[in-house]
Parts: sequence; structure tokens; C-alpha cells
Amino acid sequence: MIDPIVLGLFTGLTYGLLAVGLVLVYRSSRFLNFAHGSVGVFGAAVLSQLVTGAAVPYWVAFPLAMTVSAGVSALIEVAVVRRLRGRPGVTGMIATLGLSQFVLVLALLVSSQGLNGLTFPKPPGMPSFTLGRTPVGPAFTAMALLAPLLLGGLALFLRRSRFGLAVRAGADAPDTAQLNGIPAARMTTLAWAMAGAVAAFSAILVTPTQGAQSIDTLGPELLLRGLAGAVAARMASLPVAFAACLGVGVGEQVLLSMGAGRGGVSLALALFILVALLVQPQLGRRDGGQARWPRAVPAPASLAGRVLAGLALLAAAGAAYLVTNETASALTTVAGFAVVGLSVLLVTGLAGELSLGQFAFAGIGAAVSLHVAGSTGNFFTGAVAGCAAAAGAAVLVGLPALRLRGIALAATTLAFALAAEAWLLRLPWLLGDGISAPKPVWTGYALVLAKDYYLFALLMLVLALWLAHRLRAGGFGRVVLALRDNEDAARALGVPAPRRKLQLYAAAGALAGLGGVVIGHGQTQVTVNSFPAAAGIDVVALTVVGGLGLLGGSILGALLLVGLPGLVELGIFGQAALTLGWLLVIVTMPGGLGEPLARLVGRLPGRQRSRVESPGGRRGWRSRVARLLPGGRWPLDDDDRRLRSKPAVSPEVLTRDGDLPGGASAGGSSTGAGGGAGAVRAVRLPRRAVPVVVGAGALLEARGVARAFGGVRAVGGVDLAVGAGEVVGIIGPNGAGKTTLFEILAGFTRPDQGRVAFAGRDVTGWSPQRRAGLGLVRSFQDARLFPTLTVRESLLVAGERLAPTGLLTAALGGRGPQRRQEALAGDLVDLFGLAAYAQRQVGELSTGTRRTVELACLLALEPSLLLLDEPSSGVSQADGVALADLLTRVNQELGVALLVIEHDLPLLSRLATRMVAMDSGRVIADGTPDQVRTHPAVVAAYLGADTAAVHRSGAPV
Ligand SMILES: Nc1ncnc2c1ncn2[C@@H]1O[C@H](COP(=O)(O)OP(=O)(O)OP(=O)(O)O)[C@@H](O)[C@H]1O
Repeated sequence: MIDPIVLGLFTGLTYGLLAVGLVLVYRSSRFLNFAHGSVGVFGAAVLSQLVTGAAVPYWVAFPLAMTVSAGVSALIEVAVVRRLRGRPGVTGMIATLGLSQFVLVLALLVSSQGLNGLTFPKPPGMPSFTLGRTPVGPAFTAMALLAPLLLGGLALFLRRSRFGLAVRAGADAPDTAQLNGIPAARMTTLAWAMAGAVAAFSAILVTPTQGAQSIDTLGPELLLRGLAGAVAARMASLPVAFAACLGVGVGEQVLLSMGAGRGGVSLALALFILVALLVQPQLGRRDGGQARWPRAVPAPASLAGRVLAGLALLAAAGAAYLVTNETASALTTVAGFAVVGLSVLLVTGLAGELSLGQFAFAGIGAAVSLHVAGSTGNFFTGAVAGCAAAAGAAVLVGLPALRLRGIALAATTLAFALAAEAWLLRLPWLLGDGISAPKPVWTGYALVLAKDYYLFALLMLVLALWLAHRLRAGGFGRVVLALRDNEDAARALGVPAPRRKLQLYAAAGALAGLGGVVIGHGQTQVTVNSFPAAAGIDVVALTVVGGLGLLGGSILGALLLVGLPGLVELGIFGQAALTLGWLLVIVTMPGGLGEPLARLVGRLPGRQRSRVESPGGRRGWRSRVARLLPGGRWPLDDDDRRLRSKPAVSPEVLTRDGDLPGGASAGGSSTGAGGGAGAVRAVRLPRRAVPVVVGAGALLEARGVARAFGGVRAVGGVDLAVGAGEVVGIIGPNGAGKTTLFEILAGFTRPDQGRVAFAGRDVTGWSPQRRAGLGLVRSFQDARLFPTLTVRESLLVAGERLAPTGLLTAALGGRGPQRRQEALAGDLVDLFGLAAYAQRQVGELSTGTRRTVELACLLALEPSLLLLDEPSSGVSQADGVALADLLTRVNQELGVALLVIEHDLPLLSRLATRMVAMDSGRVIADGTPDQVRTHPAVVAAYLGADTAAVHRSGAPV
């Protein structure tokens, strides 16, 4: 046992360096650099060529190769990564996947025989000896001697040198570093260069120890080992990453010595990464949270687009009778990849997550389908079982991504893809050493000919397109988009986030499985080589190249990336050119190749007009608008006034004082809480989830709630009660713990101590969406909502609580929930005077309008209590006054209780009947606004610190 441990420590040193490089890059660019392993392999290829081809002495070639890798890595940062700043982290990761392939092809060009561990140059002058019964070669001793030296040098450089400090500062806080005169961009390049050099060091010393191994897998496999250590170190601590990799190295050698083989090691690594991710759910939370996504689902296809799509389908079917069987086989593979690509379209294009395991799911689908079809003799039973198995696997692999964001799904699916290739698919009950594929039988006719089978593949592609369209275009797709844009806001609106995400993974897995069925049954003998891990990367690439926002994108991408090399002998240069080409598409065309094509088609005549809610169509609503909103509509700030200069609503729809054209009268205004009951009935808002009985005790009650973050006690034992229909204000200086208290009340943060009860039920352990279902609904300080959704779509998402769109309803095209949501959204658009904005993306709106949209969304949930976090923030003073009036009316006419955090004291005084002041996580005063404002502790803690707030909305009332 001692031998593998020592050997493991040797290899672990090298993996540790790789992990250090990954962490460095992650800290400076906030995403996983999938090209990291390949850049190292490229350095190894350079060394191999220098030493064996140009007879350069090994120890001269070694630093040269490291320098070349450093240069390649720096070039990647400058030429690609920097250009992608501001785009979602997934885009950066996809670009580095492309780079990884490209750099590997370049490495093959440099060292044409590939990087065979058996012939790769070994470091001369290094002793070799036998440890127990294990021979320890010169590469191992070089690792043991040189890796600590390199690590020590790196640590000294980062900690002590001016450059090192600047690199760390630039990586941890680029904006602050820039303000302090540190050229953050240059420091990022330096971090990438150092990572590249370290990767080369690792690859040069690891390759001779790996035996014969294909260059295709060396990059990702090396990366996986480094990734395991990096993830264990929360992608943050260099020493922890290094130490964890020592453990990875030892574990690997121990498993190998026990005969686990490559498969066992891959499985163990995948499990290790999974557990490491699950125990640190905070990892990746900051990644690209504010990044701007392109709009994922385009406007409905024009008539010309539909005609063209029909003609393309006819041409594709007609091709079956014109091409050779060989070409038909290649086209079948294109169709199979396109179907798997549609699953990427759902996971990445719609949900914004990167999954590298879709092809492994395809492999599982194929294997199960082949077995079941073989044993039952029924192809369709096999296909259904294959899709179900792939869906199940996708759900299992996707489970950790429910708790995590950012890099989680990318890391677990990469690990899964490699483990599937090396272990899972090789199990005898899946593909084993290979199984023969029964051909489908269609009404007694076996599809043996490649041309016939191609037609069947085309049919499956059409089925997959139809399903993907259904899932994207309806309520289900909208909810997934909302989760992608802003998961917290979606949960606050009652969206069951985990269920919807798992359903999406299952649907995408089933589609991938269908692709696997198409590919699998099309071959005579199916082995693991039909479903390699690298294809998982190819299928992401082809979907992005074709266009993540377009259904036809995956077909276009599959034709280029799979069809072209399948039909034309490209050679290694051609392959390199093709990879470079798709890389350029990813970097320069965010919408993929399909986007300009779609735009072109969109310009053709016969464009279908998107459905716009007709505003003011129902007279009854006109009166309700006027009743709730004084002056007929929400006051607008300057941005919106400009937009309003071309109103979509005819001006007579909304008039002052509720006087309506045609003599309809809005009736009298509300007369406070007592008269409010009648008004509530008049304003036909949705039925309330919790019957509110005024005076029946506290609606919300928090007892002794406390929460600390590390050493900071954000909330330290707060008692708070809000009665039904009551309006309570919370004030306090910055950092007093107000938002954290809200997070606890709404279920976004678990309290360390204390209980929260709502409507007579203990909700302490409830999720935000469950609380929202009960009527406890919160708003957010930034009112960001869903930037790529339109106002109308956001309201439809808010309608999900009343009329949820399940996966099956969406897939079968059920319109019931959609109709109910549309009725509710239409009412709210009218009620809040949002008709002019209904089709505009929320991200384009000013803060004031976004707050109005947010309030409309919140009211769609039939709340009993609204938790409003600084509703006047970002709103002009005049609009702030109107906001207070509107909130008062929401309270009085709808009976909704309000708990409002607000820095604008006069505004709050106008609104609240009771006020609570907080400081340092505790309640320091509770009473009427006057009592609290004049309380000595409040004056000392709050007003003294921020007197400007007193006068913001004029004199206190
Ligand atoms: N997720 C977190 N991790 C670490 N510290 C946190 C976290 N959330 C809040 N804090 C800390 O807890 C304290 C209270 O923060 P909180 O945001 O609740 O205050 P606040 O009263 O809402 O302030 P503001 O008025 O500026 O929004 C602060 O010191 C803050 O830095």
C-alpha cells in the first residue's frame, strides 16, 4: 500500500499545480477554463517536438515549452476571454471548450504522432528506482523535486512581489484594483499566462506516466484531476487546492493498485467532485449573476419562415432518394446529433446552464433502447425505455445543480461524461464490449437500408423539434427563462424552482436519449466509441454555432460540425480550420450563424404579427384602473415619458378621476379600511389565498430570529409581529440587518435561531415559493425582475401560482393555464397602465416602471402580506409620493398588510401606522412613526447618521 501512496503523492503534486492554475484563472475571470488541460498538452507537444525533432536538450526545451504555453494562455485571455466580458459565464466556458479542441488539434500538428506516454521524452538526469515492487521513473522523481520548487516560487511571487499582489488584487476585486491604479486587465492576462506555464509543467511530467493515451482524452482527463482539487478548495484557496490534489493523486494510485482501472478512477473522481460541490452550495453564486443574456425565444416565425422550413424538410426527405447509402448514413448521424443538440438548446439556451453530459445521456438511451428492443422485439418499446432511462440519468446528474449555480452543472456533467465513457457505458448491461443493433420495423418493413433508416431519423428529428418548440414557446419555457434571469425573483413569485429545473433536465435528457436511439439503431455494432466524452463537447459547440436561440440552430450546427467532416475528408488542417471557424463564430456572433439567417427570413413578406394584448378592451377594467390609480396611471419618469410620446393606449382610455368616455363612471374613491372591503370586491383582483380577518391576531410573527454570517451578527434575536391589514415600516442605518430579516421572513435565508409563523402556521422551514403560496410575498431592493422577459411575460410568470404550467401540459400543448394567465396579465396590464410597455423587455425599463411591474406581479399572487424592500429606491421624489399613495390604496382597498423597509422617512411616515427601528441586528424602537422618529436611540443610531433622508420627500407628515 505504501508504494501507491508515494506514487500518488508524486502525481498529486502535478495535479496540484494544474489546480492552482485553474483557481488562478477562475479568480480572475469567474469561469472554468476548459482549455487549461489542453494548453498544458500543447506545451508537452512543443517539448516533444523540440527534444525529438530538433534535438534541443531536454532542460532547455522544458522552460521554452512552459513559456510557449504561457504565451498561448495569455493570448487566449486577450483574444477571446476579454472580448466575452459582460456576457454570461457559460459563454466563456463554451469558448474555452472550443479553444480546448483547437489547441489539441494544434498540439497534434506540432507533434504529429500524438502524445504517446510510452515514447514521450523523459527528464534526463533524474534517478529512477524501484519502490517496493513499483518502478519509479525519472518523470516521477522530477515531479517530486521540481513541483514543490515551482509551487514555492509561485507562492512567493504571489505573496511577496508587487506584481503578485497586483495579480491577487486584480483577481479578487478588479474594479477596486482599477480604481487604485492597478491595471486589472493586464494582471488578468498575467494570471492566465502563469496558469498556462504551470499547465505545461504538469502535462510534460504527467504524460510519460500515463502509458498510451489518446490526445483527445488527455486534455479533459488532466483537467478533471485539477478540477477535483480546485472544487474542493472552493475555487478560492491555492494551498487547499494543492493539498486536495495530493489526495486525488494518492486516491488514484491506490485505486489503480487495487485493479479499479481507468473507469474506477473516473467514477471516483466524478463522485468526489459531486460531493465537494454539494457541501459548499455557495460556490459559484457570484458567477455572472448580473450578466446580460440575449433574448432566448425569438418572435413567432413569419409565414415565409414556415414555408422555407417546410421546403427544407421536403428537400431533406427527397435527398433520401438521391444520395448513396453512405451519404444517407452520414446524414443520419447529423440528424442524431441535431436531436441531442436540441437538448442542449433547452439546458443551455433556455436554462442558461452548461451541460457536457448530453452525449453520455444519449449513450445511455441508445444502450437501454438496444437491449429492450432486442429482448422485446419491439423497437418502439425500446425507444421509449431508452428515452426514460436517459431522462432519469439526467435528473440524477442534475440534482446537485439545484443547490448550486454557475460552474456546478458544467463541472458535474464533465465528470459524468468522462466517467460514462470510461466506466458506466462499458458495464455489460449497457454497451459492454459492444452490442448489435436491431433495426426498427415499420408496419412489417424492417428499415435495414441506410436510406430508409435516414427517413426514420428525419421523422424523429421532426418529432424532437416539435417537442422542443412546445417546451420553449409556452408557459414552461417562460418559467425556465425567468429562473435563468433571476431565480430569487421567480421563487418569490411562487415558482417551484427545483421541480421545474428537474423537469427541464428530464425533458432534455429524454431528447438526448432520443438522439442516442437514432444514432444507436443506425449502426450495426454499437460500442462506447459511438458515444465518446468528447462528443459531449462537440454537441454543445454545434448548438452554439448554429444559434442557441433558434430551433433550427442545432440542425445548422450539426450539418457544419458533423456533416462536413463526415461527408468530406478534411485532414488535420481542415479539422483545425473548422475548429477555428466555429470558435470565431462563438466569439463574434452571440446569436450563432442562424441569427443573421433568421433575420433575413424575418424580412421576407408574410411576417406574422406577434400577439399584443389589446389595451382597454374591457370597459369594466377602465373604471378599475381609474379607481386604483389616481390620475388614471402611474406617474412616469423621463425615460418612460419619452416612450409614452407614442402611446399604444389611446389617450381616452385613462382619464382623470375615473371619468370614462361613453359616460361610464368609476364610482367613488375608497374610504379607508372600513369602506375598503367593498372596494376590494369591486377591484376584481384574484381571490385571496388566506382569508384575512382584521383584528384576529398577528398575521406574521417572528420570535427570536437570529442569523450570523461568519463573525457578523446580521440579525440578533428579533421579535416582530404584523397584524392583518396593518402597515409597518422598518427603518435603520445601512447594515442594521433589515434586508437579512426580510430574507428570513420570506424564506430565502434560514435563521440560526428563532421561529417564523404566518397565518397561524409555523413556516420557519418553508421555501420562499411555499410561503408565497400562502400569501407572504416579498419584493427586492433592485426590482431587477426578469431582464429578458417582456412585461407581459413577467406577469404571465406571476400568474403561474394560480395556473401552473406543468411539463406534460406544455409538451402536449395544453392551453388552459396559458389562457388563465393571459386573462390575469391582461387585467394587470390595464390596471397598472402598462399597456405601452407590455411587449418591452423588463431590462430596458427605468427603475420606476420596473417597480410598477414588480408590484403588479406581486399583486397577481393574491398576497395577504407584502414585504417591500426599499420600494422608493431609484424612484424620483414625485413618483415616491405617488408610490406611497398607491401602496396606501393597495392596503386600504385590497386589505393587504405591508411591511416596508424604507430609508425615506417622510414617505414611510405617510404610509405606515407603526414603525420599527433596527440597529446592529436588533430592534431598538417600536411604536407610532412619531414615537420612533423621536426615540433617543433612533436619533443616535439612524437620524444622526443620515439627516438627508428626513427631507427627501419633504416634511414628515
Ligand atoms: N450573505 C451575507 N454574507 C455575509 N454577510 C452578510 C450577508 N448578508 C448580509 N451580511 C452582513 O450582515 C449585515 C446586515 O446586512 P443587511 O443587508 O441585512 O443590512 P441592511 O440593514 O439591509 O442594510 P442596507 O440598508 O444597506 O440594505 C451587514 O454587515 C452585511 O454585511
